[in-house]
Amino acid sequence: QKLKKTTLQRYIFSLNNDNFCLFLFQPWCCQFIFEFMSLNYPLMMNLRVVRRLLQSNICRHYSTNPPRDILSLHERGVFQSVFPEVYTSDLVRQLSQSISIYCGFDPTADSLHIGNLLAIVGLLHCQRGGHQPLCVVGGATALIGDPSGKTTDRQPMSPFDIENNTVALTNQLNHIFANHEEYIWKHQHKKLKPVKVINNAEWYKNENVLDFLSRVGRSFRMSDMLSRESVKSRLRSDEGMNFTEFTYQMFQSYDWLQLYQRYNCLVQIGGNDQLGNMVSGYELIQKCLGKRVFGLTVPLVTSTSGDKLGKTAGNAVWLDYNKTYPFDLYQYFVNLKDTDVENYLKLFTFLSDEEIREVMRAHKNNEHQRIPHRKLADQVTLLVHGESGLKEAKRWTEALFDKSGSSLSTLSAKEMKSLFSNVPCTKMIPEAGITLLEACMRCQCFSREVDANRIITDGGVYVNHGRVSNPDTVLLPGTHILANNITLLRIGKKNHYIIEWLFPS
Ligand SMILES: Nc1ncnc2c1ncn2[C@@H]1O[C@H](COP(=O)(O)OP(=O)(O)OP(=O)(O)O)[C@@H](O)[C@H]1O
Ligand SMILES: N[C@@H](Cc1ccc(O)cc1)C(=O)O
Repeated sequence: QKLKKTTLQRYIFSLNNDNFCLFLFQPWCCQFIFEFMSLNYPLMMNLRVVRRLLQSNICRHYSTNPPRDILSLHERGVFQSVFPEVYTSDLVRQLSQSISIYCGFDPTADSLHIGNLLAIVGLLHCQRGGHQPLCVVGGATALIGDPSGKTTDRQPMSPFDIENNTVALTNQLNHIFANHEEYIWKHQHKKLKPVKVINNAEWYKNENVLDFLSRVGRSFRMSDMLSRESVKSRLRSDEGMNFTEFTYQMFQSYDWLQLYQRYNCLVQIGGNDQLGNMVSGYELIQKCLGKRVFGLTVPLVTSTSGDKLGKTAGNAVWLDYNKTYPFDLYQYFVNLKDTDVENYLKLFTFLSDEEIREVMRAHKNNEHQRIPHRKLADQVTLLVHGESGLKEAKRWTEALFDKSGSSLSTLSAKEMKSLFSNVPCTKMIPEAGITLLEACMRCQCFSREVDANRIITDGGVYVNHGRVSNPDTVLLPGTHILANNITLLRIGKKNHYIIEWLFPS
């Protein structure tokens, strides 16, 4: 009744078992309905109809016609809190149009890690919802050092390192957004708003310190700054806090002010540890422009021991190819505890709730196949390293676990050495008639020949995953020496050795 009749198409659907009629509206009307739904208005549908609608064509149509209600991702656990919470309905209203949303990353290392990835996924959800994603790489703020979550002063970084790290992070962020668009979003015809990666040094490089303090510093009250948890906890500690880090919140706040003025950026996303900095930014923008902005936090990803996954804790799983190979990233997720996998699927992938329920059901019937774990590993590896990275991760996985050993020869010698990067590698000139026993002794798999003889005979030695129990077996190209000129020896369950055969070229 609230909609103009002229906007209705001529179809009327009556749904089974419900005393409701559902009209197929023009796309903009669908948007209208969804806005109502996100505001929790009952509108003219009961929940069963809404649920059906969500699975129907209308919803599919709507999902390609953003803006979408990204706050519903709270139920999935992607967003943990909204600041200021009392104005959530204002935020809902703002999100019904396309707005700019940002997240910042300080280049304090030459790579992002999977803790950061959750904030990036949050931003990608916003992009999918039709909003403009902005990534700030903190070329300036890395010089100051964010005290949030740190118990001691940060080591100052050289401008040279920050510059290099800024380039690396910028490339990584662009790649992840490109991978998402190409490999994950691909089927949904709508073009996404391209991400903008901005270095915050841009607005500080010509700034004069006296001018900055006189213009911006006055808007910060000492009592507010001292009330931030990042400051309070440090002031309580023996170590205390240096003045430079104390001012960090001022710089992050000023970034937001700049982004507000340049891009009308109304929302900042960050890990839960960023809430204090977001509150400072909110207050600065209120004071300077009289406008209301919003902070959205993602939960902190922790290790099994409960520490925040990241650089500081030294337990980072990196997104850079050379720091954590796609294979290792893939394996990290494949080996996740059963109790974590459903939650991680919700946090790190864009699979629908129904798809997640489906893989979890499949897992119940067939636990050792690790179906949800592999689905999760696939999706994250695809996002971070694209299709080629995922293919490589799967090839390496097969090479490692395929008992026939044939997959090992699909790897190049370089890949083989990377896969077994902590494994001793011995280079050998091939000699006609060299036996398994001799090869084992040259690789120093055993210190005494009698032990080697006994363990091989007892079946404890494997060549390219296959058991060989005769010490006098002659190692032959094609059979024991792979096409990549490598032989993989395994003693017992875990001890690997690589032989790289140096054939004359
Ligand atoms: N484990 C994590 N879980 C969720 N978000 C995280 C995690 N680690 C970092 N983030 C978020 O990623 C964004 C960028 O963080 P940043 O680049 O400073 O990484 P960091 O690992 O927190 O660094 P550091 O360990 O040096 O403090 C922030 O919003 C931060 O809250
Ligand atoms: N302070 C954030 C990074 C950041 C940098 C600049 C910003 O404007 C926003 C966020 C962190 O250390 O995690």
